[in-house]
Formats: sequence, structure tokens, C-alpha cells
Amino acid sequence: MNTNIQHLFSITEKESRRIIGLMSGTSLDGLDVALCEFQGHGLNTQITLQKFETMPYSPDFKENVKSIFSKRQVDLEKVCLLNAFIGSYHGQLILECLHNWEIDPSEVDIIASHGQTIYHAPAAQHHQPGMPNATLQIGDGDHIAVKTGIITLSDFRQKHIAAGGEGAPLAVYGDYLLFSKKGQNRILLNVGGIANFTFLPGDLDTKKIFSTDVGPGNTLMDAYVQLHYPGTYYDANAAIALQGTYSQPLLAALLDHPFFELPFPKTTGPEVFNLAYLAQAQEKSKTQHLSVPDVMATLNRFSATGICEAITKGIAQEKDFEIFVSGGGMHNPLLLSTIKELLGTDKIRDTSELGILPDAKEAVLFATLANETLVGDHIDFGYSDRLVPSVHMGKISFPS
Ligand SMILES: Nc1ncnc2c1ncn2[C@@H]1O[C@H](COP(=O)(O)OP(=O)(O)OP(=O)(O)O)[C@@H](O)[C@H]1O
Ligand SMILES: CC(=O)N[C@H]1[C@@H]2OC[C@@H](O2)[C@@H](O)[C@@H]1O[C@H](C)C(=O)O
Repeated sequence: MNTNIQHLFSITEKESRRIIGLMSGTSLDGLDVALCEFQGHGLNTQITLQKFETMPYSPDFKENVKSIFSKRQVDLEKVCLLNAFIGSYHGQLILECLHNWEIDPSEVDIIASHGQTIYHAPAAQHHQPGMPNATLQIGDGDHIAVKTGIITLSDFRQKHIAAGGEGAPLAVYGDYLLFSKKGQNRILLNVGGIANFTFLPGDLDTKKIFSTDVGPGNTLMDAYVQLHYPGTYYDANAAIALQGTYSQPLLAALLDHPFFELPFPKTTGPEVFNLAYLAQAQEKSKTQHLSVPDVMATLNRFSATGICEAITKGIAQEKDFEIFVSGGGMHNPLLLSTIKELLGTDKIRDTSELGILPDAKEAVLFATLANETLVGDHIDFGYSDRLVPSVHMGKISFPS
């Protein structure tokens, strides 16, 4: 047997496995690195988040990725170069993290890498006849494996699409295993660039469980800040939005998009919800005269409204539910207070109450997906055979 396969096989036989989960999200703040220890699998998964760090990206790197991110026309050579570059750069950042944590790479069994999404195109969004759901993450796993010497699983979204899904959100697979609780309806809300939530019914009926994107989380707010305050990446603590007042006509125009009417589960990205979309909405609502703080306040309210309307639809007739929030948007005080106001609840907790640091949740998800691919059994995610396919995801890269 090839020694790589032998090594992989021995990892699957271990009592516990150390897996590094990686996430590089749409806001391009940095690479989230979560070192997790797993025992068991499926609903018996036991996970300990041993270390977590966000390795910040340099401004140059952000600009490089932004030049090809979510754009229909790009420099194809740049895409090709960045695919290799990001793989090796992520490998380097992992080695730096391990060095900071005084952990030798040989003590890590597996890396689970999301890569960098550069284009997301579910069929409901691209409308190109005869063309499938599609999504593209770059930062090739072979480069990570060779750089670190650690077996790497990557490119998780393609199998989801191949099996009938839209490639996102994948959160349902991890949330169900790590956070379901019999007797309690739970909403796991992640406010990243795009916001999404998972509904976990208290009867644990997999036919009702799903994750769905709901629309913009931070992406439009971030893009607008970056346009008006070059060198600033986001509206820290909603300082700008809090100086403004939201505009009802602009809010209505922003909410007037067919995505919001689509049934769950569904997915979207900055390919749709971007500055051009905002400009169209301002034109439609004749609100081009608004001040920067007023637009920021409206974008903030837009994200909160999209989130709350989707949650209200998603929980259907369930009256009692708990919300656990994660993602960078949870640090935005105006967004959080509006979500509480619109849902009429004060009871929003974060996932640290469930044992997982909220900023680490998505990186932990990919580690969990890798653990299932290595040692998990078939789980029937039945919400819809097509949209939450029951598959194991990730491609395997060996270091040699
Ligand atoms: N103190 C804060 N005040 C306001 N917003 C904040 C604060 N801290 C973080 N954010 C927001 O959170 C964003 C980063 O969130 P996160 O890291 O969850 O996004 P991501 O993982 O890149 O996105 P996605 O989940 O869509 O891939 C920032 O760009 C910013 O908009
Ligand atoms: C295509 C893509 O990268 N989508 C991300 C993004 O960030 C949040 C939301 O949009 C979600 O759909 C997804 O990530 C999480 C980890 C998911 O798949 O559950």
C-alpha cells in the first residue's frame, strides 16, 4: 500500500484526531485557523477547540484578491497565479500559527481548507440556460499539503453541487452534529459577508433541518465604507451608521429582489448584493441625495431586515426558539439591536455558550466536515434530497 494511504488509514483508526479547519471568508479580513480535537463522529462527535487565531491578510493581498473577487470579467492569468499563491500562502500562515502555538506540524493529523471563494453562481442567480449551479474556491490543497507536510482536505463545495445542492451553505452539516438539542428549537445565525442561518428543530427531525443564506450580512456595508473611507474596511461598532437615519424608500428598494422570495434553502453572494445593486436601488427610490451616514444606517437596517424576515419564515409556526449568533456582524451593535427589535426578543446568545468561539465557528465547520469524510457514516439529511444532499465532502491532497 502507498505510505500516504497507509498514513491516512492510521489516522482514521485513532481514538482522537487533531484537525485544523481553515476559513477565508468574503470579507477578506484574514485566514481563520481553528485547531480542533475530535473524538467520534456523527451525533456522537466530541470536539474541543484547542486553539484559534485569525491570521490577518496584508492590504496588498486583499487588493489582489479583490481584483478578481465576484467579478464577471477578470484577468484569467491572475486567477491562475492566485490559485497556486493562496494555497502556498495559507500553508505558510498555518506554519506560523503552529509556531506561535509551539505545536509541531507532525502533531496535526489533517488540514481542512475552505479556500477563497472568488465566484459563486447558483443557477437561480446566473440564469444561464443549460448551465448548472456553480461556485469557485481557489487556493489549491496540494500546495497546502506540500508546504506543511500535513494531509489536506479541500474544495468541499463541489461535491455538494455534484450531488444536487447549490454549494452553500454547508453550515447545516456541522450545526446539526455539534449544536442540535432535543427539546429545543435552535437558530444558528452567522453574520459574515453574507448572513445565513441553520434551523435545528427540537424534535431532531432531519426532514426539517436546513441552512440557508438570507442576504447581505456585512458585505454591502463593508463595500460602502471602503468606497467612502479608503483604507477603512468596515463600520467599526456602527460608528457611521449610528450618525444617520435609515431611509424607508431606499430600504424598500433594497428589499425588492427576487432572492428574498425564493424558498429555502437558497444561497447568494456579493455577485448580486454589491455597490451596483445599491446604486440601482438609490436610483429606483430617488434617494441619491442621502448622506453617507444615512445610507450606512439603511444598509445596516437592510441586513437586519433580511435576516429577521427569513428567520420568521424559517421557523414557520414554531413559537419557542433560541438564537445563537456568530460571525463578525455580531460585533455590530446597531445590527444586533435592530435584529432584537424586529424579532421582538432580547434572548440572543452567541455560540460560545455552546462551547465554540463565535469567530471560529466556520473554520470549525470545515474541520467537522473533514472528520465526517474520514470516519463518518451516511447521515440522511432529508430536508430535500436535492438541496441538502447526504454526502461527504472534500478532496484529499497528500504531502508527497
Ligand atoms: N466591531 C465591529 N463592528 C462592526 N462590524 C464588525 C466588527 N467586527 C467585525 N465586524 C464585521 O465583521 C466582518 C468580518 O466578519 P466575518 O469574519 O464573519 O466574515 P467572513 O467570514 O469573511 O464572511 P463569510 O462568512 O461571508 O465568508 C467585518 O468585515 C465587519 O463587517
Ligand atoms: C460560496 C461561499 O463561500 N459562501 C459562504 C459565504 O459566507 C457565508 C455564506 O456566504 C455561506 O453561504 C458560505 O459559507 C458558509 C461557511 C457555509 O457554507 O455555510
